[in-house]
Amino acid sequence: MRVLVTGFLGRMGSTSAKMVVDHEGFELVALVNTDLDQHVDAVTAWSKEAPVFASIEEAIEQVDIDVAIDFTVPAAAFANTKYYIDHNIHPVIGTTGFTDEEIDQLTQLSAAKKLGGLIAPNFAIGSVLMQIFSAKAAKYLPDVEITEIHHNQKLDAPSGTAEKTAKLIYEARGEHVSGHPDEKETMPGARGADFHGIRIHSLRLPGYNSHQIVQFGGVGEALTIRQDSFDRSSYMPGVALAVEKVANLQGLVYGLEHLLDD
Ligand SMILES: NC(=O)C1=CN([C@@H]2O[C@H](COP(=O)(O)OP(=O)(O)OC[C@H]3O[C@@H](n4cnc5c(N)ncnc54)[C@H](OP(=O)(O)O)[C@@H]3O)[C@@H](O)[C@H]2O)C=CC1
Ligand SMILES: O=C(O)C1=N[C@H](C(=O)O)C[C@H](O)C1
Repeated sequence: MRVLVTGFLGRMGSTSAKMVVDHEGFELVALVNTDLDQHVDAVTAWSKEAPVFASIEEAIEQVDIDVAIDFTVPAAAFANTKYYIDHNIHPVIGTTGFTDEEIDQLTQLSAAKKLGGLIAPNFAIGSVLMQIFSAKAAKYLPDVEITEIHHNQKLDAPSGTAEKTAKLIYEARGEHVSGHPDEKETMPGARGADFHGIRIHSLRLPGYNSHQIVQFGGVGEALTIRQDSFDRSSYMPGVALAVEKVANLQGLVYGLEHLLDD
């Protein structure tokens, strides 16, 4: 697999590029990041591993690429993914912040070409299991609230993972209001974001990495499902699995669970 990594100077991009270099059967063929001038030392070091480009357009024009791993910023996520698909490169996208409409559009585009692709808001296996278990629990315990904690450099809120978890819970249990039907916030935002009655609370603190707690309340009992990513290495088995399997898909899927065996 000839792999491009976009956002290679970032936290996830640099970890992914190292994984590609170390992984048997993967070849790191191109690296892309904006603002290369700001990071001269890192660019010089990475240039020994693969050619470095300031845009995906330049990379795709000059290098033969099978798969693009993208960890950039929400503002670039849609345009980048569309560009990979338009150029018949299998997208493996970890960047968060897609709207439902954007995912639909990219799904249709890739299906028309039968080009396999993946957008996964979280590549950690434990996180995918947390999402699946939460959807299952919500059928029996419909009162649920999500708290996600991230490092304070994160640009989007709520996290892509919290949004995906809420969607899976909603699909499983339907609409349901938690809390008192007449409750009022005396301070705006006190009850968090509201996705079909599922409250999402986003914490941004130094010292943390990525953590999510899904709390269910029942009659005289509570259930808590929690996942912690202490280190960005937690995402790499999932990213490697995606690079290995993405070409076998017939279109774009949303969520790593689509690549896991039942
Ligand atoms: N799916 C998953 O499992 C995970 C997803 N994420 C998501 O991945 C994304 C990146 O996170 P993280 O690595 O922490 O962020 P960073 O800010 O550390 O890295 C982003 C990198 O992308 C670069 N960049 C920005 N825009 C472009 C562009 N248009 N083309 C190429 N490069 C660009 C940035 O450069 P510069 O600094 O110069 O702007 C930076 O080097 C976020 O959306 C985050 O939510 C994070 C962890 C796990
Ligand atoms: O920005 C991060 O760090 C993370 N972002 C993803 C998200 O928005 O869910 C995945 C993980 O939570 C880490």
